[in-house]
Amino acid sequence: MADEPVAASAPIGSSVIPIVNKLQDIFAQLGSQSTIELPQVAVVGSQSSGKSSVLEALVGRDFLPRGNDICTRRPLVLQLLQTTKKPDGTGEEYGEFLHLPGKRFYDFSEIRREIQAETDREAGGNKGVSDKQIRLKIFSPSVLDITLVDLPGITKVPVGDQPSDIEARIRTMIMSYIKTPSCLILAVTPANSDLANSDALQMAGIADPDGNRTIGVITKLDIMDRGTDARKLLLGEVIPLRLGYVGVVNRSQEDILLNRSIRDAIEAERKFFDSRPVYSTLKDRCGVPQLAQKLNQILVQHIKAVLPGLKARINAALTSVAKQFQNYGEVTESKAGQGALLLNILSKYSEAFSSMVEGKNEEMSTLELSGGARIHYIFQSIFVKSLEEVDPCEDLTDDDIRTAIHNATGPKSALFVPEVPFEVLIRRQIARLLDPSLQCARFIYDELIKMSHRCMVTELQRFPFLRKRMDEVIGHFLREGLEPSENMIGHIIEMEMDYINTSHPNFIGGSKALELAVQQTKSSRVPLSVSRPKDVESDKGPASERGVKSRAILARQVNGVMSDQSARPASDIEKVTPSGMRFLSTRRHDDFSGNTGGSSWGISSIFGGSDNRNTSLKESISSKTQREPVHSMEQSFSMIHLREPPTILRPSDSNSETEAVEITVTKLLLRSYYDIVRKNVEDLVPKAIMHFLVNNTKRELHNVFIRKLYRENLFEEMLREPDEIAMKRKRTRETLRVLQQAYATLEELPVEADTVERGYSLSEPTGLPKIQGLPTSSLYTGDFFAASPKNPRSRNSSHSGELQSPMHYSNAESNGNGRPYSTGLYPTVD
Ligand SMILES: Nc1nc2c(ncn2[C@@H]2O[C@H](COP(=O)(O)OP(=O)(O)OP(=O)(O)O)[C@@H](O)[C@H]2O)c(=O)[nH]1
Repeated sequence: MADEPVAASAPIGSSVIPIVNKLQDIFAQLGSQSTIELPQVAVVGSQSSGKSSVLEALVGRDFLPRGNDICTRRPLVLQLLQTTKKPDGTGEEYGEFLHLPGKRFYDFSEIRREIQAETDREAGGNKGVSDKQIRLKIFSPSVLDITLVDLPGITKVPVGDQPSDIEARIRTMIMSYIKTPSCLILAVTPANSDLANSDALQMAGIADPDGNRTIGVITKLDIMDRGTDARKLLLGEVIPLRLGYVGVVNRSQEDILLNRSIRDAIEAERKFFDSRPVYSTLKDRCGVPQLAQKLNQILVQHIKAVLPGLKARINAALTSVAKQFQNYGEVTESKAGQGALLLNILSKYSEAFSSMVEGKNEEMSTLELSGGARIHYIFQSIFVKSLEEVDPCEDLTDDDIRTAIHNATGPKSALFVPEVPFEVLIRRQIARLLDPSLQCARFIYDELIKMSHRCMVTELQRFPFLRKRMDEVIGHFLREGLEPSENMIGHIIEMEMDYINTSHPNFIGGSKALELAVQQTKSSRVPLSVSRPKDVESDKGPASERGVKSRAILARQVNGVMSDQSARPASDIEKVTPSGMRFLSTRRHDDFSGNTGGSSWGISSIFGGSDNRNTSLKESISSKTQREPVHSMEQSFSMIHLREPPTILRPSDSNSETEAVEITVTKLLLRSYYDIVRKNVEDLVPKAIMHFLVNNTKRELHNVFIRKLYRENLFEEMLREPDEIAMKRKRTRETLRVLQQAYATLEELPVEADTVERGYSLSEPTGLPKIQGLPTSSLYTGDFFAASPKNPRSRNSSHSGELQSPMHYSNAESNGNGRPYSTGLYPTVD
């Protein structure tokens, strides 16, 4: 590089660089790509007012096309990007254009030539203006990451290829940049022109009416008319400006021609102000270094504004990393330490498991059911609900019941006793409850296994061997717990099947069932009498007779009083159940009936004498056969052949009312009793599962763990960490350390920033003279860009015209006599 180092001049933001660097480090430590977005700085003003010169002086590099006949004709967006220094403290400095990607310009005068050439390429060689940006990046170890924009100057009279509306076009272009609320405006006005006619101030007034982000820059103080000075301008007495003015002396055209360096120019500027007594009391607002300082203060304010958010982010990261680190724990070498650690893990695991089952888990989900709630769901919404939906007669047709009744009576004729078929059928239905009950236990077992996997997932990450062993132990233990639950469920169902308690208070009972059945049968048979008149006719007499008779006997049964004692000894004929329900004996009581074909007592007799009829018929046939012997074969008729009984026999079709009632009674009894059993099962199965499986696990898990795993010879193996965990612990420890460091740095930053604001020390390494005399930080206590006319703090605090907005600086507009100015006011300049 031909030029002197950047640091030798007055690079913008140089004093802020250390703070920003620290912040960038913090961002990097947080693993975040984002950086602090500093406000953009744009220079606006009339043509040849000295904008490029101001920008160059601020950057400390000689690279912009300047001169009376060389104009900025395209916006130049200049991105300063900090590069890392080499170990010797130096670093490459180069420029790169967006339109020439990959081409590095190490010679800054070449950069200037490329800007000119690129301007000509787009805007033509004859004064043409274009709003198409030229984007240039300057990489240097000594710059702040900030974007500066050099804008074309405002012109009034079109020249060369400029269109007639050139002024309007340029104004629109400028406005598009400076209206952005985060853009700092350097409103450049030459001292040798009338400030009231300043295009820069007029446009800035429109873009920033509150004056929170506009700094007035008065150039060319060296070429003012003899006898005049810029005191009043700088003091804001001509046009007040909230952030005030800075007067500068840039290189003249002659200096440019003589290739005067920026360092020399800064020195010359200092001498200029030193030699002018009129500016001796205004040192804080004279010179490029003061302008840089003013900008630094604004940047510091911006940085201060982002600090709380950054702190909060670091804090959050710290908390989570600290927790992570805690989970990795410390490495324990001693047996005693390992024992204590293992014991602690086993106890915590057992507690966590219990908490999960009981629903006391801290990390309880609000999105789905978990832990014990899932167990409850399985019991109530799956198991109980499924049982409730089962109809015990669902897969039992009337034929099935009739067959069962026939089978129950054996070779004898069917007496009406639905008790036996009822018992057979109800047992069948009860047996059906076994499978869902066992399935329910399985489901709960699966749930417990799932819960065990979810316990202490993060804590046990570092001990995969222990985790595996624990999973094995709990898996085995749960399987062991499943067995007694399943046995118990088996017993519950067996108990229910073994003893059909017809005395259960909730059981409908035979008499009630019979009564209901008769009613139902009667009402359902009415249409049949129309459709099957023949059947009805054949059954008519006995059926109605039976009906009456059955009702009569039923009434007698219900009342428990026998109206026909003489015909039927109560003790033998009736079996009185403990519930008071009477069932009629299925046995014939020949002793009392007097003869086998006569009156046979039993429920069948209630329903009429078909059996009796059949019996007497059969008997009369047989007696007749005995009384009348066969005289000869000739006399006999040809032999009557019986048809072969088919392999599968079904009860012959019958539509007798007896059977209909029998079937209905059976169904009623089935439903009623099934309900009782179902309720028992719904109640007892979950109890069995909870007792043998769930609660037993809660109670015993810890003991089982200790028994199986707490063995000194196993400590080493179980607490062995995979290498990966050791590495992660190391990394987490490092991250934690870095974050703690970052947090501490952040704590100190505001103090450091205050130092920068006061203009002390940090500018020293740049080789610039110490900037003294700026008031203290008490003036910069608000939020960045927060000042507005609505902000009482910014309005009311007007000591010496200096406002307490962060963008209101010590040398903000004041009349020098402590007289406050009205704030943010711009004259309307036509
Ligand atoms: N004597 C003196 N000359 C200056 C000062 N500032 C700028 N100049 C000269 O004024 C001329 C214009 O300066 P530039 O920096 O190109 O002005 P500009 O506003 O960027 O011009 P445009 O881009 O054309 O609008 C140059 O010849 C500078 O040397 C100053 O403070 N004192």
